[in-house]
Amino acid sequence: MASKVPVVTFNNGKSIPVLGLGTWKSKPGEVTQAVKDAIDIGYRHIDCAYVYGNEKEVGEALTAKINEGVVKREDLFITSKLWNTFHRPDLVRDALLKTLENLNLKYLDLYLIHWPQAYKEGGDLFPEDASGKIQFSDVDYVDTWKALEPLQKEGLVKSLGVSNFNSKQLTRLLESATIKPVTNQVECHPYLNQSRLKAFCEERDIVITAYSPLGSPDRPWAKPDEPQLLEDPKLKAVAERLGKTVAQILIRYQIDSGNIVIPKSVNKSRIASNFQVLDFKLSREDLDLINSFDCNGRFVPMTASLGHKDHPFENDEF
Ligand SMILES: NC(=O)C1=CN([C@@H]2O[C@H](COP(=O)(O)OP(=O)(O)OC[C@H]3O[C@@H](n4cnc5c(N)ncnc54)[C@H](OP(=O)(O)O)[C@@H]3O)[C@@H](O)[C@H]2O)C=CC1
Ligand SMILES: CC(=O)C(C)=O
Repeated sequence: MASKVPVVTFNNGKSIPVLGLGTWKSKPGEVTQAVKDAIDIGYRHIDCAYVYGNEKEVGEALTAKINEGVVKREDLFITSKLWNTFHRPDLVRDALLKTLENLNLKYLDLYLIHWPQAYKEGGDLFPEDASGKIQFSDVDYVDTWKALEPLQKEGLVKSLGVSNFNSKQLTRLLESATIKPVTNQVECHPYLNQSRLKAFCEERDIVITAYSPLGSPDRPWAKPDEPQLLEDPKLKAVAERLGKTVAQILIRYQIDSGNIVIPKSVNKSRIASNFQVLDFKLSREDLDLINSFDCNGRFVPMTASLGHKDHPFENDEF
């Protein structure tokens, strides 16, 4: 019998399992099995996005496990994200409907604006000009949010949130939102612990969801000489002392910091070992030690959007 994952309660009273499965880079041919394995192991929270190009295959796994009677829809927590080319208000509803169709679901538990910056609408997901530069759109994320709010009222999503928003962007959004975002999903791990953004969000009752919690070693732009979080000798020492893997320490670090965490794996034994984090806690001393490894080290800098007026990491401190 799988252990039950603790939940965090959002500012709207709904709850989310603190540990979920990431699906970025999970190939369509692998992700169905990975999600089925994860559900068998006890995961109930799956993090998806339209831009990952594998929602249909994630949906096949969800449908199979619901049809087998392993889980009910209401026991699952499914997140997806609105891509940058669909920010224009008239495109938002159809983008959500497409994601629901892909996942074979009637509603999402959580829908996020994936990035604050909008891209040119209507064509490629990464629309490039002749020189290979991404073509931007100036749609304001506040207008995108206003188009999302009625979709929650319609019952197509249970909660709304954002991803990759900095503190200034959240402030602007909160000034006109009638529905408050429940989470800000951002990169978070010991090299980028997001302490200031986290404090800012906490004050506003917005929970952080930590993406790339293992340092995203399979990110497409990784270079061999870049630091590898999973190989960090200081983290290895903590893991050895506590009789855990480095990945388990990194996942528990997020949970004990009060964050939601969504490690990705397509490997059954790693999906299982990443779930074996519910029977221990890190001490205050170990959390402080791991927090001291922060070096503003970002693995997902979104360089393709540099120069965009709404690039979240370019002009503002946090
Ligand atoms: N909102 C956003 O903009 C973003 C959201 N995300 C979300 O966050 C999720 C997680 O982040 P992601 O960038 O994928 O990276 P992670 O930090 O989760 O790392 C994933 C990598 O770690 C490997 N791995 C998994 N478990 C272990 C383990 N126990 N030991 C050793 N290696 C392991 C995986 O390989 P293998 O699969 O072979 O096990 C894969 O190569 C994404 O999949 C996505 O859902 C991520 C980036 C941006
Ligand atoms: C992985 C992801 O969500 C990106 C790069 O937007």
